[in-house]
Amino acid sequence: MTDAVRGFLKSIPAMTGVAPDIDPEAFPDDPVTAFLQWLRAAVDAEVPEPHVVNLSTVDVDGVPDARPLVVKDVDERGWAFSSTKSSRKGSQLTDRSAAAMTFWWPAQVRAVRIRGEVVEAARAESLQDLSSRAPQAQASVDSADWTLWWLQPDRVEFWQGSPDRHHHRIIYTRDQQTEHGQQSQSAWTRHAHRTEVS
Ligand SMILES: Cc1cc2nc3c(=O)[nH]c(=O)nc-3n(C[C@H](O)[C@H](O)[C@H](O)COP(=O)(O)O)c2cc1C
Repeated sequence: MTDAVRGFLKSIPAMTGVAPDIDPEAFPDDPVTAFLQWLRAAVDAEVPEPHVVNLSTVDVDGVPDARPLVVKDVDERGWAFSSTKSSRKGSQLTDRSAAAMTFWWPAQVRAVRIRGEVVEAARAESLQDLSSRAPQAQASVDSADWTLWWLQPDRVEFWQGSPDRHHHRIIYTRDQQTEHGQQSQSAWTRHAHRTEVS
């Protein structure tokens, strides 16, 4: 890298937003509720397109790939997104179901990071998603190819930047409980810490 490019990059401000005060102990017990609270706050703070996320996948050789897309639904099943199954992401997900999502909401110095396994939604749900697209967007795809997927989270991290650079990290990890060999309702463990100066 040249000095000029390094200097140019250094001249561009980062983390310029206004970080809201947070109480990590007051976070809800599950990450979906926490996410929906932060999403609502992002919309209220006029963060542009806060439902656009970077989706990372892995190809058959273990090489990562990533692209932005729109999140279509969020509930106790996880985070839903849609595309064509014949796309690169579609074939990567067929080969390797592991994926990650990263949101970045600059106005509030907030990021959310999610990882887990991706499962395909029921056909009816994919078709319902397709029918919600603009007519032109519907016409451009083969309905049999259009697919809704759910990213089922194992780990969700809420990152809140702080002006003193001791940033907050609130991390939810899923407890896998098994009873008599069967997976029961899973619960979440939450822990919070502040980073060293970074
Ligand atoms: C703001 C934004 C939203 C997007 N939303 C979607 C989407 O919901 N679904 C989709 O398939 N591609 C969406 N794209 C295009 C993807 O970024 C990507 O180019 C495309 O899906 C092909 O990715 P792939 O080759 O990895 O499969 C969006 C792009 C941008 C910039």
